[in-house]
Amino acid sequence: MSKIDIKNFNLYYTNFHALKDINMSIQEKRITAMIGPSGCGKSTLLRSMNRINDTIEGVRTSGEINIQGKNIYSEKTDIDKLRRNVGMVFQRPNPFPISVYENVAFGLKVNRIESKKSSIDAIVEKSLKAVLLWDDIKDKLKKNALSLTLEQQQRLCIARVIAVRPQIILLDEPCSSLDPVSTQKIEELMLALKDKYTIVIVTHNMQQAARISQDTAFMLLGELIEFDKTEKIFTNPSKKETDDYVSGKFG
Ligand SMILES: Nc1ncnc2c1ncn2[C@@H]1O[C@H](COP(=O)(O)OP(=O)(O)OP(=O)(O)O)[C@@H](O)[C@H]1O
Repeated sequence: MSKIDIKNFNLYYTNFHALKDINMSIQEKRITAMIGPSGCGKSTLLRSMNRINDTIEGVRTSGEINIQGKNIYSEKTDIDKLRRNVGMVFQRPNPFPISVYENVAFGLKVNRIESKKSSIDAIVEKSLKAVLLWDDIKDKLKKNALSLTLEQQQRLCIARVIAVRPQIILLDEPCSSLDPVSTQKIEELMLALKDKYTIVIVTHNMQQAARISQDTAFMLLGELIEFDKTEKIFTNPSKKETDDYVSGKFG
């Protein structure tokens, strides 16, 4: 089933046309990878899916991004609610410089989702278990999150997103600051989360897209060139530009 329907979507940074008439349907409970050379608009499109781009001066959009049938660019959209439902994880782990526990509890308190200590405790535990961090840090919940390893910090950032019960998780190059062993572990985590969440990931790493995603979008110069099953994109793409990119002729 389609979870995110993008229709004739355009985005301008002042006069620069960064996304050109994008149309795509992202499927539920699958991992969709967005690939393409630097500057092609991958992050811009990802960030459009929870309207984080709104915070940048000079950004204008046209067209629609529908999530569960509702256009998130409609004036009626409750932005806080949208960002809870469509969580985001960034390139560099960015936990708050407070305790591990408070990082996960933060969104619950700020959004007044839970106020009872026992309920918050239960969600913190469940979220840390979901990212396979609980066993390692259950005795360190009061430690400052910045004392964790980078991989643990990135897991914590994913737990922080999960705690507020999103349906969609956007990841922008989530492994780019991690070593290969940590990268593999985070990839395994993404695969484990796919059964519950719709995941969209921007990656520079084509092997990563091939390993973990079921669908892949190839972008070039602000356009969506091809969007199909990952296997098709990497073995038998329809467009020459895709073939040239995945076979390493440019990029
Ligand atoms: N805040 C901004 N203001 C003006 N132009 C921007 C801004 N952010 C991005 N751009 C431009 O929009 C285009 C798309 O950028 P974007 O970061 O989405 O590409 P990308 O494919 O994610 O690239 P990378 O892989 O290098 O992160 C680029 O030409 C970039 O220079």
